[in-house]
Amino acid sequence: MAVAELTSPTVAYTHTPTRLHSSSQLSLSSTHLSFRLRRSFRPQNTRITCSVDQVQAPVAVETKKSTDKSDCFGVFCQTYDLRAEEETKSWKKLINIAVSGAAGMISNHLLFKLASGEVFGPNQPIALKLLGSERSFQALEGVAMELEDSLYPLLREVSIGINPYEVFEDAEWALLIGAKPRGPGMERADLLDINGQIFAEQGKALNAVASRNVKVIVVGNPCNTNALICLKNAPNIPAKNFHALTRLDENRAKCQLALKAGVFYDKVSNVTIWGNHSTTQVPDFLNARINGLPVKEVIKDHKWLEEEFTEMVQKRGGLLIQKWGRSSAASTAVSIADAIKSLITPTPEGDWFSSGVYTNGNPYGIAEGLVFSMPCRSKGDGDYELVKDVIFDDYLLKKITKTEAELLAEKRCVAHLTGEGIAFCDLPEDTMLPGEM
Ligand SMILES: NC(=O)c1ccc[n+]([C@@H]2O[C@H](COP(=O)([O-])OP(=O)(O)OC[C@H]3O[C@@H](n4cnc5c(N)ncnc54)[C@H](O)[C@@H]3O)[C@@H](O)[C@H]2O)c1
Repeated sequence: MAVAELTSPTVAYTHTPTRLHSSSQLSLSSTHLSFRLRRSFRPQNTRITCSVDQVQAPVAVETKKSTDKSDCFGVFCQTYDLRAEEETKSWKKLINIAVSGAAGMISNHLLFKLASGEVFGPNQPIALKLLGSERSFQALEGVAMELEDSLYPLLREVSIGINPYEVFEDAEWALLIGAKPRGPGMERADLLDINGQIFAEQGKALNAVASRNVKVIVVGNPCNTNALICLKNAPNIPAKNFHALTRLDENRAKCQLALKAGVFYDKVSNVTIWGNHSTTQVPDFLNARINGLPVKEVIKDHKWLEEEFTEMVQKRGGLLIQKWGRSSAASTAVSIADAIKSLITPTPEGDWFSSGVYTNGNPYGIAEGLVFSMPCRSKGDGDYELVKDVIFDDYLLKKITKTEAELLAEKRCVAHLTGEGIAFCDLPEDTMLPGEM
């Protein structure tokens, strides 16, 4: 597709001959802050120099055309020198965050949370690297313009593109949201294949150009198997770094337990979602706690827990689509923010969070080689460990076995994308969240 060739309506451009590297974006001295705001899929780069007492208008010395589809956008191409305010002295080193499906509904909420400092903290400058599809490229420009207009101090760079090999360069976080929706009459197996190919390609791109310790959160559905495909195509990145988002399901489960118990939801802890982000998912009320007590001691209506609660959480996404006419976007963005915060802040003593992670070496006897939602704890360093002190009963084991069987079937169905031979699709039933097209 043709690259959009925009000229800034507000600034003139000074060509900077070399592509700026993220590590060179931010430099602090005792009295001055020097940083470069990048942005252009557009051909020109811009440099502005200013200080607290003096601001110079940018002067154009050169403009050139480019075919680069991932480059800095608008005001984010500008280079400033300005006197640092006291608080910026405490700023950390810039981090690169790649977001795919950046022109979609979920991203429309998430990007602004990221840019505001709500997720990574008020002292953490970020660069947003936005990946779209060919079809969504113009919308992506619109997203970048809105970010531009939001004047977020911590948002140092925005670049947009449609080539994951460019957009994922040096990414330290990759939030993989973009996926193809399920078309009318499309079999689930077809969706697994179509989206699986996207995640195979993105896994290869991460493997080639991302930070060796990039943390990847896969949101695009079917997210567990997409995450599996992605990690299998990125052998140079630790498999442990890949997550499938089940935090929304955990949040939904907490909400329902709080409602039933008549408590505020901050009193609900230790909620695990086991397995697949589908209607076979298992919200675990056996290990969950309310006010520090086992849920079954607080909610005596065990029939409700086994039947209504479980199904309500499993089908919450479908009900929301019926009401809202589209799938959850704002609460999904909140849950992505929660998932990130759970990895970069120490987990509160005794608690845990759910994430779809690689099963190899799991202590629960779940089949190896799957991406399966399990209880995790983090020291806040981006890594996690699986929680060992959980209990099982027959009800929970039976449910876990069902969701495990589904993920094993999905895995067989995408064997051609994971390097494990010829695919064979025998999916037990269609268990995508109802209404999730
Ligand atoms: N795991 C969860 O808890 C959860 C919750 C809700 C939605 N989802 C899933 O998240 C995904 C996105 O949802 P949405 O509401 O934002 O959808 P959306 O349709 O609004 O946005 C998706 C965007 O991705 C883009 N896209 C498609 N293929 C792409 C590719 N190869 N590379 C980059 N971008 C691409 C599309 O052009 C579109 O702009 C869906 O698969 C949805 O089912 C997951």
